[in-house]
Amino acid sequence: MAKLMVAGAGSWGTALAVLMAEAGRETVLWCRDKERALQMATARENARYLGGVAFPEALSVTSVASDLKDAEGLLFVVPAQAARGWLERFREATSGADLPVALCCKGLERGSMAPMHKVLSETWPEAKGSVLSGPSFAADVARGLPTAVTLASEDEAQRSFWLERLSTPTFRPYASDDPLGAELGGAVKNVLAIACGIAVGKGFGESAKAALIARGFAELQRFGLAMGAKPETLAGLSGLGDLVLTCNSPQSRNFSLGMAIGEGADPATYLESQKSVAEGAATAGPLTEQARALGCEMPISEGVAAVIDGRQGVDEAIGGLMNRPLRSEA
Ligand SMILES: NC(=O)c1ccc[n+]([C@@H]2O[C@H](COP(=O)([O-])OP(=O)(O)OC[C@H]3O[C@@H](n4cnc5c(N)ncnc54)[C@H](O)[C@@H]3O)[C@@H](O)[C@H]2O)c1
Ligand SMILES: O=P(O)(O)OC[C@H](O)CO
Repeated sequence: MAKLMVAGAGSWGTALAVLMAEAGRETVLWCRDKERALQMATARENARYLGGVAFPEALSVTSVASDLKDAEGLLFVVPAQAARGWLERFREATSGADLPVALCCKGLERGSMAPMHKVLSETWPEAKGSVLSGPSFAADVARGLPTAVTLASEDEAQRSFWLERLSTPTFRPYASDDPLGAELGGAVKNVLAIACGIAVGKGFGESAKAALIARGFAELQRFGLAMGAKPETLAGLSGLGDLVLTCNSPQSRNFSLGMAIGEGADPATYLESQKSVAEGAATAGPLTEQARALGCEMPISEGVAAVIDGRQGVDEAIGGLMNRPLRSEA
């Protein structure tokens, strides 16, 4: 098998690169910063984002985008708001090759409101896009803990390509033909995890969190179906599965952001202080904008967007949710 490139040396890109290399696949981890790439290559670990996880022999590091020319596939793990520019760079570096690209980032683009596979088709139309999503904390995957995810593509050949390469004794991808549904689940759950974190930070208890997960899932389904996703995808690993994981653990950066806000932190100040990305913060705006355009009610996500953008305080947003007109649960 030829080598794979993993683009994006944050915690998830590094965990995926380690997973692939551990399984004996020749893997190159691309980092945008030359200095950091050199540090990782020397230290044989990514101390900044995934400290304590040793790089297997089959893992090399580069900061040169054109090294992608020698790879048979790309796992793209750059944060959603930076995806467009880097996808353009990789297309240029490969002269528009028809390469398999698995999108691993979870977010909607601000401005265009586009999911990542749309951004890929606009920036690199020749690429063969797939989506890798589902409940998976980088630290768990890097430690070899059992994980199951969704690998989605409309193209059977692409599903086979990635299933064959991604599956390891501890990492189990399930195939789906619904990349849109797989992507939307991952993007929306990040926003809902912020709401759950806020509830926990406010000390509201487990009942409130369960209510937010269930009503949040109703929002996720409503939005996904309005966008054209399949119901079974939304109820699967990349939808409900990832929602449950992310809404229940301070290991989640989105949940932790919510907790900090619930405890009184200013969202913008907290976000500036973090080296890691909490995608839900940037996705809340485009998500609710798109939902409004579709006539789709998403009150929890609307509340999160208003708090993140500073249009509402936490108590005002919570009051708004609790005082909505009584309605049927459906
Ligand atoms: N960490 C996880 O457990 C996990 C799991 C599944 C999916 N994801 C998704 O993977 C994506 C990447 O997240 P992560 O957790 O690896 O990141 P991270 O928070 O661990 O690190 C952020 C990374 O983004 C890079 N970055 C920041 N701004 C950038 C820019 N303008 N251009 C290019 N790179 C930039 C940083 O250098 C760093 O490598 C996100 O969409 C996230 O939702 C993460
Ligand atoms: O840390 P978070 O909130 O970005 O969540 C990480 C993964 O998406 C969980 O599946």
